[in-house]
Amino acid sequence: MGSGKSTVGELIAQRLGVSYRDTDADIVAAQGREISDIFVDEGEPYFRELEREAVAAAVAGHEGVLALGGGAVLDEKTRELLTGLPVAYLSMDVEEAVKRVGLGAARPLLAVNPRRQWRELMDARRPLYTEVARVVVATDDRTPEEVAQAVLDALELKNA
Ligand SMILES: Nc1ncnc2c1ncn2[C@@H]1O[C@H](COP(=O)(O)OP(=O)(O)OP(=O)(O)O)[C@@H](O)[C@H]1O
Ligand SMILES: O=C(O)C1=C[C@@H](O)[C@@H](O)[C@H](O)C1
Ligand SMILES: [Mg+2]
Repeated sequence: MGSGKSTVGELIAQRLGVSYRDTDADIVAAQGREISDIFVDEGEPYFRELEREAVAAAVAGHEGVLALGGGAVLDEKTRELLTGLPVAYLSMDVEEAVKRVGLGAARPLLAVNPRRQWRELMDARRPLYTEVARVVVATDDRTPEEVAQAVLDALELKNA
């Protein structure tokens, strides 16, 4: 959540000379409303179902860099789908998260007591991120360009 998937994903796609896609953006485009509105109007399980379908469609139909939503790995089928793919987990600590996104109310899962919520979410999710990831890249105190290069290095991919 705010670790730089979109920013870094676009940089990596540019460097590799491939296209970039983001399942959050796919869902917003298909639904014609913001993710926070989908959470409020329909609830999280409904959003997760949309997300599972969006990830499956993108994994099947896109060959470039794909950014997933921060909670996509909660779905077991999604985790299976990611097995064997060059997945990078961009990590950051809570202080970096505060600096980056302010943990504001636009993030529906962090609306109340955001620091604690963030820590609890990450404690629950970290094992899932590391399970699906081929590489883990810490983003704290690194520029997006440095993170992009670290991902390329870790995955042993070369600039175009
Ligand atoms: N390495 C970095 N250093 C400093 N700021 C960064 C870095 N990477 C991203 N940011 C900033 O942090 C914010 C969140 O980045 P971004 O939207 O790319 O994250 P995300 O992981 O795609 O978030 P989301 O979970 O909402 O999809 C943006 O304002 C972005 O400019
Ligand atoms: O971490 C999460 O659960 C989320 C992250 C965002 O990418 C969005 O997919 C949505 O706000 C939920
Ligand atoms: Mg994003």
